[in-house]
Amino acid sequence: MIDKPRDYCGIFGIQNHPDAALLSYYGLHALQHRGQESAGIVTSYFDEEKKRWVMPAHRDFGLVLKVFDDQKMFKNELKGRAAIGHNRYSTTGAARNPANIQPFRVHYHKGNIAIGHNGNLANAQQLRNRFRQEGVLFQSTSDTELILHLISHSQKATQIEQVLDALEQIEGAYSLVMLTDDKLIAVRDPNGFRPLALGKVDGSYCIASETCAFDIIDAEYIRDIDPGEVLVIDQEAGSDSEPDSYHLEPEYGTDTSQCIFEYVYFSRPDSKIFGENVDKVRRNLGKHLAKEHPISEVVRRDTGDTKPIVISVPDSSNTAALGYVHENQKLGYECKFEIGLIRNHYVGRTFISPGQKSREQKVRTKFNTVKGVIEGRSVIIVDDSIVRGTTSRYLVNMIRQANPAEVHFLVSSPPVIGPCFYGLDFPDPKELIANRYGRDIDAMAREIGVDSLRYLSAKGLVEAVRESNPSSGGYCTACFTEDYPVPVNFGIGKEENEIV
Ligand SMILES: O=P(O)(O)OC[C@H]1O[C@H](OP(=O)(O)OP(=O)(O)O)[C@H](O)[C@@H]1O
Ligand SMILES: NC(=O)CC[C@H](N)C(=O)O
Ligand code: SF4
Ligand SMILES: [Mg+2]
Repeated sequence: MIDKPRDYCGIFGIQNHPDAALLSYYGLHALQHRGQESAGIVTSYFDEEKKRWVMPAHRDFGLVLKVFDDQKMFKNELKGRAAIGHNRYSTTGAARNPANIQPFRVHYHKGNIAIGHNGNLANAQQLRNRFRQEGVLFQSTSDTELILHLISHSQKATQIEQVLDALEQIEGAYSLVMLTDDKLIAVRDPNGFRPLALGKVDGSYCIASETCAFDIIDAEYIRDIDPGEVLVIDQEAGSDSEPDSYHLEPEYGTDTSQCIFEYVYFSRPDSKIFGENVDKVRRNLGKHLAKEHPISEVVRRDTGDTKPIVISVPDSSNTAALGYVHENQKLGYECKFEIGLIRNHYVGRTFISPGQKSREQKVRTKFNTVKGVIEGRSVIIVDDSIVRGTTSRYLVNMIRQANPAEVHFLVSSPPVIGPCFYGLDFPDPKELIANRYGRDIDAMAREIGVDSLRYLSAKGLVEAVRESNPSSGGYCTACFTEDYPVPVNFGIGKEENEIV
């Protein structure tokens, strides 16, 4: 059982660069927040001694720094001018199964091919059943492997046609980096669920889930990969020619559905995704929160000369809290942004915490209160999301021990009410606090232990995002609204196909 939504995977790719593996390593390091279960890099080059293309890989469980702790491997093992990399948070196929660590690489009749996937295929079960009947022996329990089987089973003549043929048969969410013997291929599904950007470093093209991976290697952001775009970057691209671009049509009746949760919580504020800076959008979420719930309507107690204080839950809600404070000040309501919670940065998002008691320990290990800041004040906590309510309940308990005059909790997104089928591993819907309390906000406030609990409305969320990102793309809001943009034919348990 998981206790909160798991982050998405992070993917990176680079073509025709002398330090392809090393730059992939830096890129993955910047994308660490998107996946912390395992990491891997695959490169491709023509081995003059063996007289054939080879595709070395290095993959293991753990964080990027640990998986690639021996820097010599970038020169000795992961040779070649093209590379792809992946940070995983599992959505289909067990996290503990080493066969599920990406990128996958296989050999088939057109050569070697490797793949890294961020997302989740909505028709994985049907595809798996089809291949099972055809006698395919699966190497992993991941949905991503199915794409490779579709490519190798394709009757099309060229490798690119085979890739396109395979992509036309998959549904759901997929941002992909693929490596063939001599090409890097970047793909974003026709609904554009997950972000994917194109950059350039030293004249070489690179691909990343978020642009923070470009900054770390001093690459220039060129543009996003469009929803439905298949970009084929060969070894000449960038100097003699431009990459070839193909287009996949969305499933009938579906529209662009970029994941709004990326702006709410997942992406780094220093990244640009879906064509706009995350910081700008997140700040605007805080502003809209202030418009819907100005501090004058939140605070109840008179604390004399001392202004109400607004504190964030570091680091993910810092930007939204700042937006909330600035908008209130603009509206003429007195309040102050304060650092009321200190975070220990050595506790990751994945701190394992089975059982209630140790969840409380986890929050205590991660946060501490600055008592002098909180005592006697009206405290407004701004967080980006409440899922199970674990973090908020324990945080409020800790804050109460510092004797505030009152505690209010504001959330810069609506209540999470449904699971995500597009690349994020949510708890069982029954475990979501909004569902446990019949979506009764007052009852949830009592459970969390606050004087009041307020959320940004679903309408306010979409408005805030559209206002700060004027591009025409649509958004998926399904976990907040249960309005699923692409039908999901799942019925597949995450660990259903495991052998042990
Ligand atoms: O209601 P809950 O089930 O507790 O989940 C919600 C919390 O989880 C996330 O933070 P998280 O601690 O996962 O990571 P962060 O440090 O990146 O904010 C989110 O920002 C909320 O604080
Ligand atoms: N979070 C993701 O993007 C997961 C990718 C893929 N479905 C896996 O489970 O490995
Ligand atoms: S259901 Fe939620 S987390 Fe999943 S893609 Fe849609 S908005 Fe994002
Ligand atoms: Mg948080």
